[in-house]
Amino acid sequence: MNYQELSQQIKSKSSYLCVGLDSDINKIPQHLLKEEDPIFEFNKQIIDATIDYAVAYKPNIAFYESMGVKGWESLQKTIEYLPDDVFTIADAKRGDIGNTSKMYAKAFFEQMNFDSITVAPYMGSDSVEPFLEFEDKWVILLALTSNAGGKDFQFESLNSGGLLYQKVLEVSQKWGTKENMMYVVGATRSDEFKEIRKLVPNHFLLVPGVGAQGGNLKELSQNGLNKDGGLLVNSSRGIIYASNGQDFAKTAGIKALEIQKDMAGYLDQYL
Ligand SMILES: O=C(O)c1cc(=O)[nH]c(=O)n1[C@@H]1O[C@H](COP(=O)(O)O)[C@@H](O)[C@H]1O
Repeated sequence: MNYQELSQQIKSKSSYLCVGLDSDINKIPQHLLKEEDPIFEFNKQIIDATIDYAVAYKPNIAFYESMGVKGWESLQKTIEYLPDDVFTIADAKRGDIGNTSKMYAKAFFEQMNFDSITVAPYMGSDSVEPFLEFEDKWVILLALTSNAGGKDFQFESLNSGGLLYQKVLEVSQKWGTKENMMYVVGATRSDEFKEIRKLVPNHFLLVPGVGAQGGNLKELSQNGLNKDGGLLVNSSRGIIYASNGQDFAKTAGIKALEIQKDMAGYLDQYL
């Protein structure tokens, strides 16, 4: 999916919600365990219940890798099940020497046909560029993460001026464009959104950390939205585990609708 299509989806669904498929065999409802592929069945029902309110889906690859071959099969079926008009994110946080990054890119863009992949910036330009060589595919580069330990390095003041995460934003803009690169900015960092929008006014931001991590949707929307939308806000546990009974999918749908309604209001105000 390209930039214009994504922006159009946000406008037509009045939503910039990304549903995180962090699907954990130990957390999904018990009654699904009798299914041949419980994780796929769980994802399928979550997708069906939330598809009208979400523009993106983000399976976190760790949850699938942790189950070995069976997990990869559930992931493959999930990506094939998702319709073309939603944006798909492989949350894999990859990045290695160029020769190896190219193989990660093939895995997620060719074998699995994801629209995008999360990538760590730490190894620099030649570790990221192989992902940018695929048409209509995106890199989502970690800029300022939501976790407490994000402060260990990302807020470091540099002798050359500014903070380390700001340098990541500045330098990496030379590697890609707003058409093929987004940035991860944690929802728990809403104080920084104004500063970030000065550095990257036009790039999409993937914003995880509302729901279970307590990020403030209103604040980050006020400071993060731009004329094309410019945000994908992810919630995983807050939606997919809102109930673990027979009604889990319906309850996930209700949670997603609640968030989408708030988003529709912010889009009206700020677009
Ligand atoms: O890249 C990410 O998506 C990510 C970056 C970050 O800074 N913080 C963060 O929570 N994430 C991911 O976003 C999801 C958040 O899940 P919940 O806290 O359950 O909504 C998880 O899959 C995390 O791995």
